[in-house]
Amino acid sequence: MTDSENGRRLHAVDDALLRRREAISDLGDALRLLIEHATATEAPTEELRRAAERIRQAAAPLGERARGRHEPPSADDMRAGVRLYNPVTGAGSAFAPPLEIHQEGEITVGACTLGLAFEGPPSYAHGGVSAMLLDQMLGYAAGASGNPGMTVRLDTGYRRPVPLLTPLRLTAEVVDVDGRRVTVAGSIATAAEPGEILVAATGVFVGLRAEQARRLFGAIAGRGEESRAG
Ligand SMILES: CCCCCCCCCCCC(=O)SCCNC(=O)CCNC(=O)[C@H](O)C(C)(C)COP(=O)(O)OP(=O)(O)OC[C@H]1O[C@@H](n2cnc3c(N)ncnc32)[C@H](O)[C@@H]1OP(=O)(O)O
Repeated sequence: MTDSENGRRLHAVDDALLRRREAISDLGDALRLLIEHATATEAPTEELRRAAERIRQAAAPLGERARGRHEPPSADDMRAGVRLYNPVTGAGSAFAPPLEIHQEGEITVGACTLGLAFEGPPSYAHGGVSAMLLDQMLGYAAGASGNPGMTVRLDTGYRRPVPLLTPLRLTAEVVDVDGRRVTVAGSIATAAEPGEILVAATGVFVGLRAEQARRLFGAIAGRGEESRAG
């Protein structure tokens, strides 16, 4: 194969991967819409039965070619941190808000709006959902600082309830690195009042030793994700 033929082939692979990722995000959007409507609906009972039947029919072909537990999604890129089905940030995940995270200098910043599907106390977020968002934020901050690890402790203080259907702002920052152990602090506030902390968390993350990474992730280690968690 000539260089230009090889180049065209690589481009075609990239295009196919890009199209697959777009399709996965599109399906994720549709599923999240479905979940939100299914949670909020007061449609007639017969409409619920018809919808359930149509949804089962739509799901069947997706299940025909499914991956197993140790097989990463073909559209993911573990090395680049592309995890399309991450339950917090994944564009393809039916129940990810999804939380969007980026780095601003030393600070990790996240944004999302929680729909009715995340309700705990009426009109507010479930406490476990807040902890899940913060675990992801703190884990991301640890990784972004060059110290990826797994959560060994997550202390969560709930100061005020987190409102649903309200843009949220989350932050996280590494406060201590001690060998394999990284301590990260973070919080949830509304985007409108970022100074008023609703939930605050401190997490401890531990970097894996090589043999631990092999033991836990050995089945996918060949795909280059030995030391990352999440
Ligand atoms: C851009 C990137 C995007 C990347 C974005 C990624 C985001 C991911 C966010 C989600 C992350 C997750 O949910 S991870 C999933 C939830 N977590 C887990 O399932 C972890 C389960 N735990 C384990 O498997 C294990 O604890 C290990 C393998 C992590 C560590 O085992 P170990 O190596 O035997 O640990 P051990 O020697 O006891 O402890 C190591 C050190 O940590 C300390 N340590 C241990 N436990 C604790 C604790 N609860 N609180 C404080 N400190 C502790 C010990 O004192 C010790 O310190 P010293 O004596 O050395 O000083």
